[in-house]
Amino acid sequence: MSATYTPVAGFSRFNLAQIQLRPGEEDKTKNLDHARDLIVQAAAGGGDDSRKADLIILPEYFNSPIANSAHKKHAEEVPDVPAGGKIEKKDLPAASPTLKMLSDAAIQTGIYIIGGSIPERDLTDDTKVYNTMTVWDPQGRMIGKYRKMHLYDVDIPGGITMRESDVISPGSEPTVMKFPFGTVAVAICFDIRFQFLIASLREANPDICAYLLPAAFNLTTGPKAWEILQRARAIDNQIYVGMCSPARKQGEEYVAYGHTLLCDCEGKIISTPTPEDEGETIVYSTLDPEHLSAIRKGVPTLTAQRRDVYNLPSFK
Ligand SMILES: NC(=O)CC(=O)C(=O)O
Repeated sequence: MSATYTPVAGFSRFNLAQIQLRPGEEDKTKNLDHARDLIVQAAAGGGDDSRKADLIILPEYFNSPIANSAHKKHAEEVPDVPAGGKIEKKDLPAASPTLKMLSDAAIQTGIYIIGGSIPERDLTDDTKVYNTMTVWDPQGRMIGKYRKMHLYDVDIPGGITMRESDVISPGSEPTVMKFPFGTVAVAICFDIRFQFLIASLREANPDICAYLLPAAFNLTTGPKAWEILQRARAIDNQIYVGMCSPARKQGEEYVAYGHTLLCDCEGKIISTPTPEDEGETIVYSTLDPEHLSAIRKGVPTLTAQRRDVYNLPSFK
């Protein structure tokens, strides 16, 4: 007997390319030229049916070093995108080379791009910098912006100590992107650890099919939590989940874990580099609406919830 599927609104099969790019260096022009080359390469192929990618994602802080000491120097102006609106290429700030590169690359490849994250300069308060994602359509228009909401302030005995908030200010706008092939929630790195963020987005937007995050875990937390967090968020919310890391490079101030992956809506890892492949690589996946609908139908956890007895504050 063939299964009947309740389609997830607006979700059609699409191919994702996650670029596990080498970490940014001080020479921003070099970083941007290299990222653009990899975007062009990623656009050319991938997915299990060899169609070209429909969506590309880059890692956290891809245009500069992942170091508190570097963020202010490399911060660029990033305009706000009006709700449901777009910023045309001609209206992008002239002094923001990363935005120009992403816009050009989107036009050149004809593909949607989640432009990792970059340090953003606050125009009204020059003491403030944000960790900011931009999103691009194939016409080179900026269609989305998200500022990392949860900052990475940790002191792990025997492991890493870091205070991202010494330099970065937090954002406060959860963000969902409506692409022609599906609705995708976006966030950055540490945000993955906060289930209420994605759960509340999913509650308000039942058509979310995926949760995608530029990220850069480290050698303390990566082995413990990188994979399990993505699989947990996928199972909890019945969505595809993927984080895109910089490649691992020893000797950096912050050594990224690598291991970019995508897992499906039942927590199964469907694409990842080989275990030894922590270097620069492109990870391709295909996201399948029939599979997602079948999982939601087979194990209907979201409709079976007992919100009437949990005594939780409302998400609304
Ligand atoms: N770097 C981060 O923002 C998060 C991280 O490394 C972790 O959660 O672990």
